[in-house]
Amino acid sequence: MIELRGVTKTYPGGQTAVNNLSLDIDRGAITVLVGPSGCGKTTTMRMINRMVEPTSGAVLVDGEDIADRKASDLRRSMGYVMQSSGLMPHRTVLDNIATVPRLNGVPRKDARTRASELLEVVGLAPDLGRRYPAQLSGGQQQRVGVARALAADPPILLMDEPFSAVDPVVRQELQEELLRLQRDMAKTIVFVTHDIDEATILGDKVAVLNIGGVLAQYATPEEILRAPASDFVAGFVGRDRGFRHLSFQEGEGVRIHSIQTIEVDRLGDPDAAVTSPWTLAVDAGGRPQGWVPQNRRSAIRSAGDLVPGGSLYRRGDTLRRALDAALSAPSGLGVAVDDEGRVVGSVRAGEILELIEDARVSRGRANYNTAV
Ligand SMILES: Nc1ncnc2c1ncn2[C@@H]1O[C@H](COP(=O)(O)OP(=O)(O)OP(=O)(O)O)[C@@H](O)[C@H]1O
Repeated sequence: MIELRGVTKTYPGGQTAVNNLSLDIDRGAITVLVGPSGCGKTTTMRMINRMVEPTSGAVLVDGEDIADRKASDLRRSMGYVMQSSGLMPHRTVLDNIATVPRLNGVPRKDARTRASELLEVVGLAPDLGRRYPAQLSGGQQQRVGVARALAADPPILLMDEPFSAVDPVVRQELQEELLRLQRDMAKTIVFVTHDIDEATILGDKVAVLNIGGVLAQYATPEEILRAPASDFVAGFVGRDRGFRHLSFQEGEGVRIHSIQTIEVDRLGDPDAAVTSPWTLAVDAGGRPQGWVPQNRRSAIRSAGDLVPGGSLYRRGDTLRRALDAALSAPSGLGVAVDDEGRVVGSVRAGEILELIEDARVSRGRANYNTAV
C-alpha cells in the first residue's frame, strides 16, 4: 500500500502544487488521480517515486517512509509510463524494454528474451522488437512504454497521462488492454489523467483533485458519478453523468423479446416474408447484418441495401449498453446477442428505463437524496 501523509509541495518561486494531501492507495488496484490542468496530479505522482521531494509530509510504501530509501533503487522498483512514451530513440524496441532489467544486472540475453515475451503481453508482433521507436505508431510506442515499465516486474506502476497523445480509438484499445493485463498482474497502479471518462473506466478508486492539489473526493467511480461530493466535482464530472452512471448498473433484468429475422441470402426472394415494421437481417450464423423496414421491402434485395444497425447488447452487459442498443437502433429495437454474436432477441428502451427507475427506488430514498 502507498500512503500519502499530509504531503505538501511548494516549488521554488512559491507555487504550492500540492497542499496537505493525504491518500491511501490500495495495493493491487488502479487508483486514478484526476483533475483540471495544473491541479498537481503529476507532482503528486512524482512524489511517490521521489522524482519530486515533498516540502513537508511523508510518503510511505508498505509502511516504510520512502525518504529513507535510495531514490535510484526506489525508482527501479516502480514502473513509470509517460505521455510521450519516453523511449530512447537510438535503441531498438527490445533494448528499450530491456533497459531496467539490464540496470538490475539481468544478463543481456535473458533480458531480451523477457522483452520479447513482454511485447506479446502488450499485444505487439515480435518483429517490431527490432525497430526503432520512430518506426512505430503512437499507440505502438505507448504499448512499448507499458512493456518497458513492466520489464522488471515492479509491484507498483506509475502512469502519467500514458494514453493522452493517441487518437480516441487507439486510446480505448489501450485502456481495454490495460484492464485485461491488470486482471492477471494485479499491480498497484497510480494513473494520472485529466479525462474523467478515462478515470471512471480504469479506476477502482478515483481521487479528484482541485487546483492546489486539494483532494475534492476520493471514492469509487460509481460513487463519484452518482454522488459528487461538491459542486466542483459535479462540474468536473460534467454532463451526462446520470447516463454514464448506468455503466455501473448490471443489465441482468433486461427483458429480451423475440424478433423477426430474415437471412441475407433470402433478401432477393420476394416470397421471403417480412411481416413486422422492422425485420432484422442475419447471416447464416445468425449474426445481425442490418434492418429491413417493411415499407421499403421491395428495394432491399441484398446486404448492401440494408439499413445499418445500432450498437449491440450482450446478455450481462450494463444498462448503459442496453439503453444505447435500443436508442441507436433505427427500429427502436435494441439487438441482443449471445457471446458468439448471434441474435437472441431485442430489448426496448421503455422497459430499460423502468428498470433504471426501479433500481433508483430500491437504492433507497436517503441514498438518492445525497445524489441529487
Ligand atoms: N518544476 C516546477 N517548478 C515550479 N512550478 C511547477 C513545477 N512543476 C509544476 N509546477 C506548478 O505546479 C502546479 C501543478 O503542476 P502539475 O504538473 O503537478 O499539475 P498537473 O495537474 O499534472 O497538470 P497537467 O494536467 O497540466 O499536467 C502548476 O501550477 C505548475 O505550474
